[in-house]
Amino acid sequence: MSSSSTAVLLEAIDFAAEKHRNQRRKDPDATPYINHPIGVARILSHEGGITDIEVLQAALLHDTVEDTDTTIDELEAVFGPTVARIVQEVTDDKTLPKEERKRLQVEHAPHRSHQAKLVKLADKLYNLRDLNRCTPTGWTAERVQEYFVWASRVIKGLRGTNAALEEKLQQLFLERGVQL
Ligand SMILES: Nc1nc2c(ncn2[C@@H]2O[C@H](COP(=O)(O)OP(=O)(O)O)[C@@H](OP(=O)(O)OP(=O)(O)O)[C@H]2O)c(=O)[nH]1
Ligand SMILES: [Mn+2]
Repeated sequence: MSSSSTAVLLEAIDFAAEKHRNQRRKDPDATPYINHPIGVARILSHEGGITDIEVLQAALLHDTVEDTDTTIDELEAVFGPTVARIVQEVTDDKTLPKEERKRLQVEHAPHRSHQAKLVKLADKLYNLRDLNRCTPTGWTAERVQEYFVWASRVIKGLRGTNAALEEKLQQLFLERGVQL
């Protein structure tokens, strides 16, 4: 890795850590939220074989706009138009009702760019593994299973993006009895 790649990755990690600094995951241990974007970027690198620095930066930043006060313009100013565009593509419109947001993810998945599809695959893989690790506070077993079913519908629209990540997702769905 060139020293400039190292620098831009550290910039994204630091930016995301600052933005998510007061957020926690929904698991019983209230894990720091930043563990999730770091884990998503690691999945892309170590399991997906992805070396595209802009995809890895976007993975680190992928929940900053949806879940913090960060704007796309701010990301564009610091990380450039490509990273900002990828994050935009994976950001849900939080002004919409939850059911509508979930429906739109399924509908839009096939039309996303290759780079955004990669981030989506890794995001879902991380979250499904997290659900297998422990149940978020207040979630029933039914809600967990429903998340798997909904995620499988999103993933269906991302087919042909990265074989390694898709095989790992397929295995998780198989274990849950969910047909992809
Ligand atoms: N499995 C799991 N998820 C947790 C945990 N803590 C926070 N989350 C986040 O919750 C989201 C999934 O929960 P939902 O109830 O379906 O969505 P919501 O955040 O819109 O309410 C994911 O957001 P996301 O990354 O934006 O992805 P997605 O909403 O596109 O699936 C995930 O990152 C946890 O402990 N376990
Ligand atoms: Mn996420």
